[in-house]
Amino acid sequence: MKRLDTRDADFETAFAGLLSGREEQGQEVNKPVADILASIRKDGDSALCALTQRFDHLPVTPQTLAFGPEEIAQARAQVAPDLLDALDVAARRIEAFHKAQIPSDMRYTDDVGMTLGMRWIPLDAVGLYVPGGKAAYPSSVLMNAIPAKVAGVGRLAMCVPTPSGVINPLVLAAAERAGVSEIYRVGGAQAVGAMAYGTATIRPVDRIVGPGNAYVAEAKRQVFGHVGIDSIAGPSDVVVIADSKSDPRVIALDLLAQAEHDELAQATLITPDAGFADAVIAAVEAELHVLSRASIAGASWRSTGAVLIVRDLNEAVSLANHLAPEHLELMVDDPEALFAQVRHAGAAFLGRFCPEAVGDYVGGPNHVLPTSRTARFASGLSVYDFLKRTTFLSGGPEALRQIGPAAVALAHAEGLEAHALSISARLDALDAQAATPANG
Ligand SMILES: NC(=O)c1ccc[n+]([C@@H]2O[C@H](COP(=O)([O-])OP(=O)(O)OC[C@H]3O[C@@H](n4cnc5c(N)ncnc54)[C@H](O)[C@@H]3O)[C@@H](O)[C@H]2O)c1
Ligand SMILES: N[C@H](CO)Cc1c[nH]c[nH+]1
Ligand SMILES: [Zn+2]
Repeated sequence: MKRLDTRDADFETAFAGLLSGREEQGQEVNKPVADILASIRKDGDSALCALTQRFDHLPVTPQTLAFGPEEIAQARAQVAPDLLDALDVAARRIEAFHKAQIPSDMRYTDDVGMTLGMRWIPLDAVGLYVPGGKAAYPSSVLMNAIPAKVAGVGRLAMCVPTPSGVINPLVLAAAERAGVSEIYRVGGAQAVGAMAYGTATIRPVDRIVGPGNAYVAEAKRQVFGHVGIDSIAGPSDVVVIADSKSDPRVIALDLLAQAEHDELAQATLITPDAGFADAVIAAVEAELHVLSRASIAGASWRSTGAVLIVRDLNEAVSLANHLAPEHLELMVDDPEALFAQVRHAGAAFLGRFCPEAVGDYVGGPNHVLPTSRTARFASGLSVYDFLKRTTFLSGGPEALRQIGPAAVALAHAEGLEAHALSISARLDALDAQAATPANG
């Protein structure tokens, strides 16, 4: 963990190190991921099964790659009713938020009489990656699948690793609740490769979405272009801006809530109060003695954790904007005022009683969010990830007469004769028609 004060002489250098550290994640996995993708492309199912055996210690054949309907029904039956109720609370809230996102088609007729517009069309088939290496994520099943369903996607194929064959039944229950059509017990870069290129068992999809570790994130980056992807949602990160009125233990737990995801997760506190900073650091250490996932959380906190002591809250937001976090908590008296200055964050959590963990499960907005500073240019998963736009133009002779000549001139300027002729031939025909006396 780095404890930095903006008043220190070497702060700029140390902060620049923090920023670059955040972007460099994944560099060393380029080559292994490229090799995995190449073998899936070449050998399909047999490579997928061999890699699943190697990385997830699961003997699997093409016949057992998919979960069957009985397995899914059995899994649901194993889940306690109160947990199914909780799943339903989450699903309904996620559904409501994403339904509210559905955009409207656009259509208008302009001054030359052309009708112009844009139609939103759902994708045919999407691949949903649900992480499963170090923890099971039923909540991520809902966050991936519900927006796709709401958007109207026809085929939802989901991949989830099942290390040594162990699957959390709630993951399958969540997939069933969300309307996932196919579920495969594979993970990592090989799952991304299978969904992108297709195998004999897994038909290719058009877009792959969902979070995952550095291998999954890199695989998505490498298959991009062949298929679409959402943002890169890799190891989680959080920036908490807190003043000294916050409870240090509560803030420590907010930091650890992200740190416990992954050794590569990044948790940062920014506060104007040095005494409060030290109280939070002490509280983190105390919690690390009792948390069940202390080894992961502790590794994350020690290697990438940071505590930044600033002059005031304005400076805090300015640093947070540089860090462009996946999650930004504003644990201060007037969070709205601070939020007005926020430029880069995947999701913001405003107020002392709105912790990030609520958003992970039951808030409604998506928890699949841009990590590793990609919130500078990317947004969280939404219905827009499952829709594409087709623009349309519809016009008659009058409109062509008015705007056609400009197009002909531009086509000539680009040296594209067929373009020019495709318009001028029509204009000539219109002129000829106009010159012909009308029959009868
Ligand atoms: N941003 C979000 O919305 C969000 C949500 C949930 C989880 N997460 C993040 O997702 C990640 C989940 O990671 P995870 O590891 O638990 O699950 P995961 O499913 O992403 O990764 C597990 C897979 O990684 C592959 N793998 C592991 N070691 C490998 C190696 N040495 N070489 C090649 N492949 C290897 C294996 O194929 C394995 O199946 C965490 O970083 C967590 O922070 C993010
Ligand atoms: N915080 C994660 C996104 O970075 C999502 C998650 C799922 N379960 C718990 N948390
Ligand atoms: Zn979380």
